[in-house]
Parts: sequence; C-alpha cells; structure tokens
Amino acid sequence: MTEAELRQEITRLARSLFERGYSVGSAGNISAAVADGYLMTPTNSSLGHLDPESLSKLDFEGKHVGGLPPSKELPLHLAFYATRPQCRAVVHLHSTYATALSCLPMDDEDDFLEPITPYLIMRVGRLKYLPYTMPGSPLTGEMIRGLKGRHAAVLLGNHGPVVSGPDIASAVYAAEELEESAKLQMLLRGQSPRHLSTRQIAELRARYGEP
Ligand SMILES: O=C(O)[C@@H](O)C(=O)COP(=O)(O)O
Ligand SMILES: [Zn+2]
Repeated sequence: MTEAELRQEITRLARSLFERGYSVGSAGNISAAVADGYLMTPTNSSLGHLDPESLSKLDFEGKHVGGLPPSKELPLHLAFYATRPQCRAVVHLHSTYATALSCLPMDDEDDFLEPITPYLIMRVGRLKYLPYTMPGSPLTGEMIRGLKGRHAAVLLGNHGPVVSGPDIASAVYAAEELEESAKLQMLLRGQSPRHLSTRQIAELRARYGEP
C-alpha cells in the first residue's frame, strides 16, 4: 500500500469505528507504519472526521515532520513499534465495554478477558492490564516497553484498550473483537459462563499462532 493509500485507509477505518460508536468525540487515536516513519491521528481530532492530508507524520524517532501535531499518546504507540517487530499499526479506543471492564477488579492481570470464544484467542490474544496513568504520560509507554513485546493488546486501567497489529485493518478488527469480547464478559457477569478449556486454547494457538 502506498502512503497515499494508507492515509485513505486510516481515514476510512477511523470513520467506520466512529460511526459504529467505538469512539465518540475526539477520543481515541490510531497510527500506522510507513516506509520512512509513522502516520498518526492528530491530537484532539475526531476519528469520524479525519483529513487524510492532515494526518501527523513522524520519523522513526517520533519527531513530528509533517501534518498536524500528533496524538498525545505517541509514546505509547512508539512503545509497541519498538517492542513488536511485527507491529505496523496501533489503535487506541475508549470503547464502552472494554473501558467499563478497565474500571473493575481483575482476576488475572496478564490475561484480563475470560477465554469464552475462539476469535478472542485468535485476534487479540492475552490482554494485559496496565494500572492507570495520566493520558499522554510517558509512563504508559515505559510500561508497554517493559512488556518486551509479549502482548499485542493492553487495557489501560480506568481509560481504555490499545491494540496493535501487522496492518491497519487487522489492528482495527482486533480492537472490535476486543470490544465485543468485553461486552460478552459484561453480559455474562455473575453467570459462571463455560470457558474454553486449556486444551482448546492451546489448539487455537497451535493453529493460528498468538497475535
Ligand atoms: O484519553 C486521552 O486523553 C487520549 O488517550 C485520547 O484518547 C485522545 O487523545 P489525543 O489522541 O491526543 O486526542
Ligand atoms: Zn484515551
């Protein structure tokens, strides 16, 4: 995909997320790798109304080299690119159910979502919970670097999900799957749902790998 095509694709997928309620107002941000750096949604922009030409452009060190000023979450996005060689796109949302879960106590902070359906295992993998930090804090990036690339997705405490992927469409689809899984988990709260077994999960990981 050329950079011009990727600019269009980010704009199209961001609008689609916005129109289906995965983000509201100017919440959330998206970035994707290009040949000479990264494209990123500008700070305070609505995912529903991006201008492909105004997307922020960063070099590989994160220096702003074009477009509007980037999202304040640049350090967090850079941390994924630095620690996961396969990562080519990052999506952060305040999607309702995942954000609701991020405010609740957890059983397993290394694998936050209950393994109830296969697509979660295949697309999102183990969701790592990270304690609350101020939005835009470099601490968030430091915590993600500390994971050393072990998780494709994290849940920022009292804030929302961040998902990485090998391309922009995969990252967006994984963010949607995470939100649906969070919704199911909320719907099933207190009902002791059947979980996929360790063997079923291992089978999925053997067949599809870990995101
Ligand atoms: O929650 C926040 O403030 C940020 O994480 C966010 O979602 C939007 O920030 P910008 O991308 O800087 O607009
Ligand atoms: Zn946010």
